[in-house]
Amino acid sequence: MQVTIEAMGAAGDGIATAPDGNRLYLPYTLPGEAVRPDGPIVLSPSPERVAPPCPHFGPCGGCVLQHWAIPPYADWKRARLAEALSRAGFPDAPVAPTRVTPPATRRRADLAVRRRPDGSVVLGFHARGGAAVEDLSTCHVLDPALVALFEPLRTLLRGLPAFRREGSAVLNLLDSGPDLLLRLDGPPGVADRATLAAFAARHGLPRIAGGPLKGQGTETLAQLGPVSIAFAGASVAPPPGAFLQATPQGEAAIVEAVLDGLPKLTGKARIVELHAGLGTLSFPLAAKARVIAYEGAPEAVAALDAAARRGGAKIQAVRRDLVRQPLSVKELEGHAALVLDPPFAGAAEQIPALAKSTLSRVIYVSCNPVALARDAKLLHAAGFRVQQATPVDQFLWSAQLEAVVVFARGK
Ligand SMILES: C[S@@+](CC[C@H](N)C(=O)[O-])C[C@H]1O[C@@H](n2cnc3c(N)ncnc32)[C@H](O)[C@@H]1O
Repeated sequence: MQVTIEAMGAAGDGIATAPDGNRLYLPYTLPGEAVRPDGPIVLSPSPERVAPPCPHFGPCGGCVLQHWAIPPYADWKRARLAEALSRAGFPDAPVAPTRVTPPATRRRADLAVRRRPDGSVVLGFHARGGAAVEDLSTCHVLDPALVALFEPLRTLLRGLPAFRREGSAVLNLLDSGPDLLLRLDGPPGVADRATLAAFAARHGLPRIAGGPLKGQGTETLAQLGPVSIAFAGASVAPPPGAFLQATPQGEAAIVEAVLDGLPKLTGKARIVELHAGLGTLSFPLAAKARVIAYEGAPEAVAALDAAARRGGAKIQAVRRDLVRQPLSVKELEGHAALVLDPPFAGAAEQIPALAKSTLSRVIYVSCNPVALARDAKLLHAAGFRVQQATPVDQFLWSAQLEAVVVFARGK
């Protein structure tokens, strides 16, 4: 049987129609290619096909689209944002070209680690759709400073009693150096701590934290110096494993699109920000207006609050679970703009009050086009238009799509 790839699906697979009418989703194929679905085997390669740069492409689930040239790949991401907004009622939304992140810049990695029966260690990303872990020798998306830790981490874990069979190593590349959070299946003892302190000293890690493989909570296991990352010049001390925008370039593109989306602000203007995290957006926003920043994770709020106080930034950081207790219409009133950057699930609980309020500017930072389309539909019904939409490709060669969408209503 031979089929032709008609389009790319949301997970990055080529879509074709089988002779019996069934839809086929075929990985590692491209639009226009004639394909034998078993395999799949590409019979006529697309002119857009390129040689994947990474030897792990295929078995590693981290990337699914390394075989596609960047310009059509970036256009596909842009078209997906346009489609999501069209589904929400904005068929003519102005969608900017995709801001693509360069290779070797990702500063955050959640690596799976496994111990083989012979004691050696597998470290890498999960295989696509499976529990297996691809043992990585290199990675073309991660910052080289993190890739350089792969082999030392394997050696470390091999001799670490707290690591029995499985765990994860969360690496955040901060301004102060790599920050490591080990989630392991055994309790760390005195010997583990001494080993970790020596590792931190040898490889320039100011801090190593630990936590249970399943469940919350972390504890510092070795600390050799302060940890810090700067947002708009403000130095924040992130908790272990904290959320960071995936790349500095992605962060810069998001910040730029958010600031560009602000209305003209008067001297007394106030901005309300939801899902503020460590303050990636709060600090740049605070250079423009007074900011009230809501965030659910207590450690993030504490880090944001401490940095704002230290630097005298005009930010009031408030801990709040915005799913259980979304802001009321009354709380939303009186702000020149609302900026929200929800997790993958979107902001379904918050949108009704937002729609009912008199807010005239909503800047939505999204990491999930499906949730964005659902939330944007309610904003459309409430009289908002899309002033600008910017796709941001922070997860190079993946099917993920981030975006900043500026909604406005009134004059
Ligand atoms: C995509 S991150 C954005 C963080 C920040 N804006 C940034 O750019 O770094 C989403 C944030 O939403 C927070 N969050 C998740 N669920 C939440 C909830 N129910 N209530 C409040 N905040 C929540 C997370 O802790 C995280 O900081």
